[in-house]
Amino acid sequence: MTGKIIDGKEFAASVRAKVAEHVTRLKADHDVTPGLAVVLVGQDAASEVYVRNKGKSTLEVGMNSYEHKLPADTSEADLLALINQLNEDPAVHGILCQLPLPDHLNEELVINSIVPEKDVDGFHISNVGRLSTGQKSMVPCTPLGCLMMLRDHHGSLSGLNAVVVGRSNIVGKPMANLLLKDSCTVTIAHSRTKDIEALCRTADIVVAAVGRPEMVTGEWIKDGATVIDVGINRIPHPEKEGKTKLVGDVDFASAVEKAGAITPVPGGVGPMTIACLLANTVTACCRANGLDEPDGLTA
Ligand SMILES: Nc1nc2c(c(=O)[nH]1)N[C@@H](CN(C=O)c1ccc(C(=O)N[C@@H](CCC(=O)O)C(=O)O)cc1)CN2
Repeated sequence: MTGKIIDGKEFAASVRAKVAEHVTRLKADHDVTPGLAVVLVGQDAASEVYVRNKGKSTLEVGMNSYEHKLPADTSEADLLALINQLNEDPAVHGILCQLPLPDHLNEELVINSIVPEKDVDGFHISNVGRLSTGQKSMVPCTPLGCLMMLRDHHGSLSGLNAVVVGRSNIVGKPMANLLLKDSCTVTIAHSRTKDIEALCRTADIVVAAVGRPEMVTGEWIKDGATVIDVGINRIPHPEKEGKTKLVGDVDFASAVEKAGAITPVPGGVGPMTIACLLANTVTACCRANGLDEPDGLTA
C-alpha cells in the first residue's frame, strides 16, 4: 500500500481562507477587526522568519498585526511590562511570544503573564488545565492543526487507537488531550516506553513529535494507519556535501509504503501552525466580543 499524502500547504490555505471569510464578516457586521501581537526577543534566524511569516499571514487575512521586536538583552521586567500593555489593549485579541526566548528570561513566567483569553498559543497554564479537563480553552496551534487534518481524513476519530510519540508540553500532551476529547483510545509513548515499535503497530493513528530525525520507520506502522509527522529536523544532506535537508521524526520513504495517509516534512504539519494561529486569533476576538465562533476553526 502507498499512503495518501496529506498536503499541509493546501489544507493551511483552506483554513486561512475560512479565517479571512470570518474576518470580513466581523468587520462588516460588527465593526470589529481581530488583532494579533507577536513579540520577538533577540535575533534567532529561524524565529525571525516565523515572526515575519506570522505578520504577513495576519495582514493577508485582513487582521491587524502588531509586531514587537526587542533586543536580546531585554530585561524580564521590560518584557512583562510590554505584555501587560498588550493585555490591556482592546485592539489586541491575541498575544504570543516567539519561542525559544533567550536563556535569561523565564519562559513559564512570561507565558503565564499573558491573559489566558489572549493566549493564542494555548500555552498558559490555565489553558493547559482547561484543555486537559475538557473545558473551552485556547488550543496550541500545532496540535490543533494535526487534529484538523485527522478529522478531515477520518471524519469521526471515535474509538480509534492513537499513539502519540513524544510527551512535550507544546505538542505531545495537548495532542493526546485533543485525541482523547474526540474519543480516541490514547497512549503517549516516550524514551522509556517498552517495545515502542510494537505499541505503534497497534495504532490507527501515529503522531510523531519526539524531535528525533526519522525515528519512526515503516516497520512501526500498521497497514493503513494514519501517520502525522510533527518533527522538523535539519540534518546533513545524504547526497550533497555541505548541504542540509529537512526531515521529520518519521522515515517517510518506508512509512508511506505502509500508511493509509501520511503528512510529509516539509509541507505537512508545519504550515498548519501559522494557519491555526490565525484561527485562534479570530476565536479569541469572537469570545472577547461575545460573538459566535467560526465553525471548524477550533477543537
Ligand atoms: N510562540 C511559539 N513559538 C514557537 C512555535 C509556536 O507555535 N509558538 N512553533 C515553532 C515555530 N513555528 C512557529 O512559530 C513554526 C515552525 C515551522 C513552521 C513551518 O511551516 N515549517 C515548514 C518548514 C520550514 C522550513 O523550511 O524551515 C514545514 O514544516 O513545512 C511554521 C511555524 C517554535 N516556536
